[in-house]
Amino acid sequence: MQRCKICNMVVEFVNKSFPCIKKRRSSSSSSSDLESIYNDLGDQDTLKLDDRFSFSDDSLYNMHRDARVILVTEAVVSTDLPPQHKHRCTGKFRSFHKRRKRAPLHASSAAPAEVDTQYMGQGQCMLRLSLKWRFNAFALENFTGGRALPVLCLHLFHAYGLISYFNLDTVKLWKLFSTMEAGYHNTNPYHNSVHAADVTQAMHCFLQQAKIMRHLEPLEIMACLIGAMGHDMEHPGVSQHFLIATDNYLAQFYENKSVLENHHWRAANSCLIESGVIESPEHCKELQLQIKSLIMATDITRQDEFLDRFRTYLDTNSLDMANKEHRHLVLQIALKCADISNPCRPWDISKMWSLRVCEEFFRQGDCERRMKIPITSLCDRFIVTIPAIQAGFFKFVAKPLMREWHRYLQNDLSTLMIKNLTYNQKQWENMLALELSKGIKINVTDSDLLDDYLDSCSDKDVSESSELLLPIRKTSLKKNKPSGLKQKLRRLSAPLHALQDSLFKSKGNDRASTSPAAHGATPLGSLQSIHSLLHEYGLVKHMDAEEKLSAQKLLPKTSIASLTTPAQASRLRTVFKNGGSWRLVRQQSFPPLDSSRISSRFSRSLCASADDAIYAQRDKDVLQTEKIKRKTKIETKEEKVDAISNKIRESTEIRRVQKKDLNLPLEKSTQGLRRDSLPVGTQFRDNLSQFKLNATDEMRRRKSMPTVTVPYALKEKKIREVTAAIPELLRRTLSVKDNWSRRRGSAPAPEASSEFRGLASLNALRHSVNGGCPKLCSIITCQQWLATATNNVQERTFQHDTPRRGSLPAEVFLHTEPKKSKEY
Ligand SMILES: Nc1ncnc2c1ncn2[C@@H]1O[C@@H]2COP(=O)(O)O[C@H]2[C@H]1O
Ligand SMILES: [Zn+2]
Repeated sequence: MQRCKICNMVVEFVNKSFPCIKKRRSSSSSSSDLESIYNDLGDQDTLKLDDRFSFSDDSLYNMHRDARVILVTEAVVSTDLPPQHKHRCTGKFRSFHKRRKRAPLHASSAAPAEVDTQYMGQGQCMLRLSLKWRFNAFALENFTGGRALPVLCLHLFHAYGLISYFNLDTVKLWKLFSTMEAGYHNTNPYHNSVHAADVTQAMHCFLQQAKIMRHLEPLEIMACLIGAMGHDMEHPGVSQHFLIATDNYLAQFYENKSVLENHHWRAANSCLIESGVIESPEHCKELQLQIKSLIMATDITRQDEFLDRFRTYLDTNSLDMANKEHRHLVLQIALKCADISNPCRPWDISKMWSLRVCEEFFRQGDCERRMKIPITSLCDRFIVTIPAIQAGFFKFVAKPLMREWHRYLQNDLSTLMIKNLTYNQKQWENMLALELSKGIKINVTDSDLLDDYLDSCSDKDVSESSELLLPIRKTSLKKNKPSGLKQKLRRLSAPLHALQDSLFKSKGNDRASTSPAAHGATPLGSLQSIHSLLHEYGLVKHMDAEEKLSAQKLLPKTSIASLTTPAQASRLRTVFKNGGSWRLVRQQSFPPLDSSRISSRFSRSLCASADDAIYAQRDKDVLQTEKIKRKTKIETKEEKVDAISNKIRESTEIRRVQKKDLNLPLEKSTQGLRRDSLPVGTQFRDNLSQFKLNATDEMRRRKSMPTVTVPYALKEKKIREVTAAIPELLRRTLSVKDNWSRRRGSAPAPEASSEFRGLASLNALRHSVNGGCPKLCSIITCQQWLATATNNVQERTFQHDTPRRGSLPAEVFLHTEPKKSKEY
């Protein structure tokens, strides 16, 4: 395959400058090796492209042109520089990902990736593979130096012709992608920017299907790509259930409905507006609407609702792609499929995702345990096993959706997806069966993945598969280990984020200490945990199990929210919903509360809701004043900055006076404090303080204020009523569906609570459930599975006071299959 000019230049440059790199790389993969490997993959998963959007070398070349525009604009380097300046470029020719502000997700800074980040050949090669279903987002992340998401998106935007069609400014576009990428917490094992890249690529594959592509308008394509990119922005790494249980301000703000999705949409939308990439107001409005609707559809708890609608169209054969509404439903379903497409990827890639999502669940469980709140059943690493979670998720959530998607697409791609899904499901079920029959817990780690891989294809080139995502460490982890390839790969068995966090921590790096992951994690309840592995290698100090959780420790690494300066906030505040009284402001979504905060729910609620509620309750006068202020633009930047700092000073003064008047404790001066050490929301509130000069408003939003204002008291009460009713509602729903019969056996054990038995039916609990008969249990829908699986074990135990027995025969877990459905 022909290389474009830039690739040639880079290759030549690298070969000349770093012959050693070339040599080193030749043992693993050079660009052309990699290319040929992937070209040899066969057509089975090659997607049919519409001529309009066929991806050629030209498009790659053009993409480089776009990238070059960025480089030039950012004054990094220009290949068009006159010869006398060329020497400056030597060794400095950087691809745009060199400008990154964040570390790659899957590479430790202590042991940088083998792949030289100055070398774009492999990254380009990976981009070509973005057409293939066997796409590996981890590998792209690695090859692009941790910039998989923006690099992929720029590539796709260009390849679809969106840049020229909408006459988009490439620099603004890059800024948009970078900001969105920065909106993902890379401390999350699963909900990070690599997941966003993976979903975007899956969405791209779906869009490419002739059945869909030929009907799409450019705006819809753009909405799909941006929607996929931003669909999990600012994900806190915990579930909605957790946010509700901990009275998080987001849950209150969105009244416990699609809390995360609302937040993702809001974050994505604010990036879109802030970037100013879409200049036409009409396009912008339409795009926003579509993106919102797409992201909202990814709420997994609404899956059955969407599936029913889609199924009805399929059953009646009435889906008309010329109809905009029908088309939009198809795109919503497509994004939903892309979002949970990891079970349909090839086993080695799929398993990586499964491990990561489970690790994220378990970290939430760890957090709940430390906070002494009921542990969500799916998240308790000491009770539930990875194969159990996966078997349940594949069967009750992924398969029903993918089955309908296959019914709709009925082509090579959907056939391949179902084939992979069925295979992967079988793997997890086999592991689960083994666990149940042997009464052991199988430890599934990345090292198993590598072993599997090596056993199955020991003579293949290692560059072909998922270990590409694992940079080879330069630090020697342990002496006296077997040498050779297997040993080389086995060293990579610990997920890198864990290692990274730990390394950061051991170095006293503040960023690590702010990671929820690093502090929420406790050793796996398995034979060999990530932590014990690291421990074994002497890379981590033992983490004190009783280490106290604090909000500060739980703060994620600096996010876009905390980067927001007052000046940026003033730009953000111009975002209105329907031109009305709502404002979109990017803000911190994490951390969850620590136990001390839980005990003082009120103060948190007040503090949390105040920021948000103030928008809804902002009185018209204040809004009007602000509108006028915006109209009378401040002439120069300096004046603007001065004005803002004056306002901040004024408002601080007012706060002090008010507090004095009310005999409230005065705030400690935050001067000189690190930004991220401020209490949650402080920064955000400070950023906004400039808008709240009105004394009444100001009083409302003080975190230490008692609930004196009527609107808050009412809102508070309502929210608490709703929240209090949730467990009861769940219990009722579940008990209605409860069709279990009495337990077998002779011991007069009390009957297990219905929820408990529901959970047992998922094969989730081991050796501890009393009562229940497997025969009649069948969890059929995604919703039921989720409802059961996300219920709280402790809560139920307390409520029903059900003694647990450890002697239940294993077959209690083998529930009857729901009606056998057609396998693909
Ligand atoms: N392999 C998996 N196993 C269990 N849960 C999953 C898996 N893949 C996706 N999910 C869940 O499905 C959800 C889909 O939406 P999110 O990406 O927000 O979060 C995802 C996870 O909570
Ligand atoms: Zn997602």
